[in-house]
Amino acid sequence: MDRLALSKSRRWVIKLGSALLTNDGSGLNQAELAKWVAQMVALRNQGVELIIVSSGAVAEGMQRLGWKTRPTALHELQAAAAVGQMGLVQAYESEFAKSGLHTAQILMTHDDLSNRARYLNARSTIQTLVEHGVIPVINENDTVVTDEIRFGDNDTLAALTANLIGADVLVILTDQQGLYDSNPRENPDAQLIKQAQVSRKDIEAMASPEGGALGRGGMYTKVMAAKRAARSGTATLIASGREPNILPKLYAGEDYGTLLIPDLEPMTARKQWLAGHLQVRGQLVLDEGAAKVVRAHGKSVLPVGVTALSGQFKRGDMVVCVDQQQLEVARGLVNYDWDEAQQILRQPSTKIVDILGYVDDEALIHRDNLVVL
Ligand SMILES: Nc1ncnc2c1ncn2[C@@H]1O[C@H](COP(=O)(O)OP(=O)(O)O)[C@@H](O)[C@H]1O
Ligand SMILES: N[C@@H](CCC(=O)OP(=O)(O)O)C(=O)O
Repeated sequence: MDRLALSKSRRWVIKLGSALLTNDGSGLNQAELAKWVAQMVALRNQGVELIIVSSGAVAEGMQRLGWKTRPTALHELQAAAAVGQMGLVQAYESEFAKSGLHTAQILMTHDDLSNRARYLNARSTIQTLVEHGVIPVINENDTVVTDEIRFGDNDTLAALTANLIGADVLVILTDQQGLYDSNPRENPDAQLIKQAQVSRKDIEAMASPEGGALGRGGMYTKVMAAKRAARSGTATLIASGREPNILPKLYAGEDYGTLLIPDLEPMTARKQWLAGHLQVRGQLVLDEGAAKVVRAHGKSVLPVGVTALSGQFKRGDMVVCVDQQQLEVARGLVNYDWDEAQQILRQPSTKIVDILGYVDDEALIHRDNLVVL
């Protein structure tokens, strides 16, 4: 990935931090937010699929509640987040509505993304929203988690989201031009790193965990997020949201911010990530036709091509697909529990709804969640 390739990328996760959205604490800056939304609409008009990860709930909640300093008690932080989240989603919804676009609120925790079934649920919801032209606006579910709010880690959530939906690019907009070789708040001579391979060891040491008054995690969590995003082949751009028209500039390949380049191509990275990620919980036996198209073209595994199964797997578990000779063809994340899968074996996908009373996906394993050997 180089800067010129950015204008060919299709799926972007854009993360906006508290420091930026709230001008270091003075409540949501709606006028600025309107500008980022306008930029995002411009990207969308060029065919980019957008997923927003937005912080700012605590800061906006503090403003609404008239609190001058960030509380230290967790329940107060959580209360502020709950109040502020209303303002946050209202702001995005009303700004995108000016361009005739809908937004959707998604509140997630890191746990949701390590739980296999919830991972698939989150993934298919976000995919469906994107297919319908809706812009998902994701934040942490601060009511039910405490670690994230304490350590302030929407950078990690953004990276997990990039992994989840296989984003080409993760843009982290913050209040600095990008990653400097030391914290520019402390060192006026700090130099901007324009581009680096994400695996470079020294970039972690450059990034300090000290953020601004409201941002949490500083640059360190951003660099770690870039490393995490790279596992699914996603490139990360860390750039200043204060730079006018920054998103279209980045899309055009202009030289702003820091580009952190993944070491692997997206497909290879994603497959490695899937393969190395999970324990195998069961087996699907494919008929000859299914084994052939899965092997040759990496097609989804449909129930009609599966003759038998074993293992008491659950939706979201990793299962192995073998051919009639018991040779492994592929492995992937299964969309149905084993007892449901048992009922739909050999059946056309159109019958799933009659047999199970609902349909989750027409495939037992979607090709995006499949690693062919
Ligand atoms: N090497 C570095 N380069 C740039 N910024 C750094 C660096 N190390 C620490 N920082 C700090 O990280 C801050 C951005 O992180 P943070 O305040 O958490 O923002 P956000 O709310 O956008 O996540 C910057 O304002 C800066 O003070
Ligand atoms: N989820 C919370 C806190 C997240 C947070 O502070 O993250 P960040 O600004 O990205 O460092 C919020 O919306 O205020």
